[in-house]
Amino acid sequence: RHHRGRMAATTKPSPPPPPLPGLDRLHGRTLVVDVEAWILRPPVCAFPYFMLVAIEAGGFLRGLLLLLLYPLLCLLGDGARARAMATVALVGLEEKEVARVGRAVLPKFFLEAAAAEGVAAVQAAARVVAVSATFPRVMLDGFLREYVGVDAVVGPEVRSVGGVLAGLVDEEHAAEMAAKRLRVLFGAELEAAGKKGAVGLVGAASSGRVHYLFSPYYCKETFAVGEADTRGWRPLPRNRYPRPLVFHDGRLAFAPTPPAALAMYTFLPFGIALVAFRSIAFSFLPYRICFPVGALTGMHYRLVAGHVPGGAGAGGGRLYVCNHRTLLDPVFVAAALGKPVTAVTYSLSKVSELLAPIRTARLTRDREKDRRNMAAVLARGDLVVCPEGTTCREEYLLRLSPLFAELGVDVNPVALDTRVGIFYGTSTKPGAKWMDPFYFMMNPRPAYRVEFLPRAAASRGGRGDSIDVANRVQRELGRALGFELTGLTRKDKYMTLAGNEGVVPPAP
Ligand SMILES: O=P(O)(O)OC[C@H](O)CO
Repeated sequence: RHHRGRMAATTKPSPPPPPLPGLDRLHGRTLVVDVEAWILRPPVCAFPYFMLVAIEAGGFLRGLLLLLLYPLLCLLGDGARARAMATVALVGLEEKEVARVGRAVLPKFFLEAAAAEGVAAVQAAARVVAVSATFPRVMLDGFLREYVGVDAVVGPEVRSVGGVLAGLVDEEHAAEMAAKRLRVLFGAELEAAGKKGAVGLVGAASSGRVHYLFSPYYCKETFAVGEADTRGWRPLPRNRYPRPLVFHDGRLAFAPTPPAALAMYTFLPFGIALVAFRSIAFSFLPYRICFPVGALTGMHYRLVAGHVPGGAGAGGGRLYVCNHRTLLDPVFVAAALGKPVTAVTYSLSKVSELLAPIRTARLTRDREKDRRNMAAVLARGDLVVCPEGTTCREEYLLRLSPLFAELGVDVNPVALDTRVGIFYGTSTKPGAKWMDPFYFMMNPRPAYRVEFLPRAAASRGGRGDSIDVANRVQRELGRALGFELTGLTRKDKYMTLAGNEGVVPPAP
């Protein structure tokens, strides 16, 4: 049986069309689903994803090459164009770096392009094999398996020689490789499911060349959607992501479609001049001047100063505890206070340490030693601590390490929020961290919002009480920012994005 999509566009605006087929029909079934027709909202433009891999795994020059070749690639048919883009974007890169980009960078962009209807179908089925004709498996695997929950991904395969990607394998060979992998994953179950009737979800446009997994041998029922059927499909809302997107990595904060990528490359030289100017202004001008100067260059800075504490802390400086958005957090807190502060840091690059316009004190991750160091700094002046222990880009708060609550002084929570349009100013790659503040300042209109919250009492002593204080401060920050609280830590972030625990070797 072959069902034609029954979601033809209607002239009435609502209600949204029901998913196809009825979800109850998919319960307990094996699904073979076409990624470009069902999971991503058609029409799918493949260029931004190849561009992201080219830039994030290869660098800006490789991205530029892909962009310059794009007009020529447009002369090719869809399939040949995708293969050519994959070749330009991937060949010569380390396989494990491309896989990291697939896990840490691309899921955000694929999720933003996902169709609520297609993802609901995937979630309803018992077992799902996702098939892509466009994106190499190495690019899709992280997104589909970890964020959508499919069991296996089948797509163009890239040959790897000594860990370096050497080119796409031909389709026949890729099909053999896929069959072998599916056998390892499912044994004979997939074929058995086929006999009972796996369900195939394909695109009507792909009817000319359908992957063998959609053949009647595997799929006894096939549903095909065309453009008219999917016209009313909705983007997947963030609160319905099958797994929340708390962490992601990569420099680009926008989807680099051809015009957007062209705009970015045109802006780059101006961006570099902007960074130089802003860095000099922030390093040498007094706080009360550098912000107006920053504003003239497009920086947006908002201070909600309702609870800025006056005077000095009892017997020393004040303790400011903020959530962590970028490395520049303590600088913006210092600017808001209009006086110097010391920031405790961990995994700060040597370059950032050297250029920091405020004093920094390294954490060693030896609890007792760090507590003593922080107390010593606090005795001399104001101290800024970001107890999440790592930056978070999205609207979530990580668990606060309670060490700050053991210093015996009241806590001044500071809620920070940032916005960037082109570049993210954070990274998990050790070699890239020194560039973080520069990328933040390279945005044409970067924004910081600093809000001082009411003071919280110090811990009365004991580990249990300091954990209570840390949790209370996290709740206050979450309430002020509208961010969701989590129990996630630096280790969780680094395990997700970089495959390590985020521990840095002690500096000499
Ligand atoms: O580089 P991150 O995001 O792990 O953040 C590290 C902090 O800035 C430590 O001070």
